[in-house]
Amino acid sequence: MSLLLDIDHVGKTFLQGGLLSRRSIEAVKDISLQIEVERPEILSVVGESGSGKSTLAAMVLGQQLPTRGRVLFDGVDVASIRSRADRCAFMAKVQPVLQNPFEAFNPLKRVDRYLFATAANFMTANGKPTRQEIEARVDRVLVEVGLTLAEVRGRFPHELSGGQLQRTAIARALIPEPRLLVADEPVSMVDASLRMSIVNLFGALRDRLGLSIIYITHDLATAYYISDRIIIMRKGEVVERGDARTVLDNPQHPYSIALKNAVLTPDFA
Ligand SMILES: Nc1ncnc2c1ncn2[C@@H]1O[C@H](COP(=O)(O)OP(=O)(O)OP(=O)(O)O)[C@@H](O)[C@H]1O
Repeated sequence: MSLLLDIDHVGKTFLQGGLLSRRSIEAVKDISLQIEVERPEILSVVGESGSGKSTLAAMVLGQQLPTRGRVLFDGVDVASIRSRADRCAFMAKVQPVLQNPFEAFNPLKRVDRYLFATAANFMTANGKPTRQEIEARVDRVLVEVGLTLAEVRGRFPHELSGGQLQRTAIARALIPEPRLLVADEPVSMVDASLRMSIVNLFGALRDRLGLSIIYITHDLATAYYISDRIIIMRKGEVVERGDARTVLDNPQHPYSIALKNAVLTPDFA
């Protein structure tokens, strides 16, 4: 068994305040978690605000370094990646999907420019790509997310719906052919009626492209529907983990039970 991601006894402590009022916050405490190369999956991370979900995501993305333990991607300690070239290679393989797609794009810039620029940056394996090759790659990733280049070409962010813009952001993340997406609350800013379609897209990307996705959410309904595995976090710790349906159908930890009881959807009634 080879591991795509190996989160090995990871912890993160932040120091806050000035000299006289310094206090430390253990945002993440000793979490271990693995994703296998051979088994692409959607792993949901749920928990109340402040439970450490985003800090865990930031460590997987290499944006924060753990204060304890290690995050290994494809066997390499993310903290050891230093050179610009290694950093770019890592970022190609582990791509973030942000909460608010409107923050991912400058409102004054046409969205296709981002896609073309990203493709030009990453399609360098066989020398400088031609315009046609770039457009073909951009069209391919847009089709992968249910759009086409013709629909997106020349549009500014405000000329697309929130759902279309989030799909475009996901398409952009697919350009470097990543193996892991880290999606932090990716549907919370999307219209409720479109949430399921984005979540379904994650399932399709897992199945078609063999992508693994870490799906951070407050939304137990979509997590129940799409995840293979789930971890429930509270105060920096994993209080429950396992197969998503098993955990959510029959939660064992009092916090997981409370979390489920707080969701008034027919799925969980
Ligand atoms: N850069 C930072 N400096 C200091 N404290 C931080 C920093 N980032 C996060 N924290 C603290 O770490 C704890 C966990 O925060 P984190 O954002 O990871 O939680 P979360 O579960 O993602 O919350 P939310 O769902 O609201 O995004 C919180 O107490 C937060 O205030």
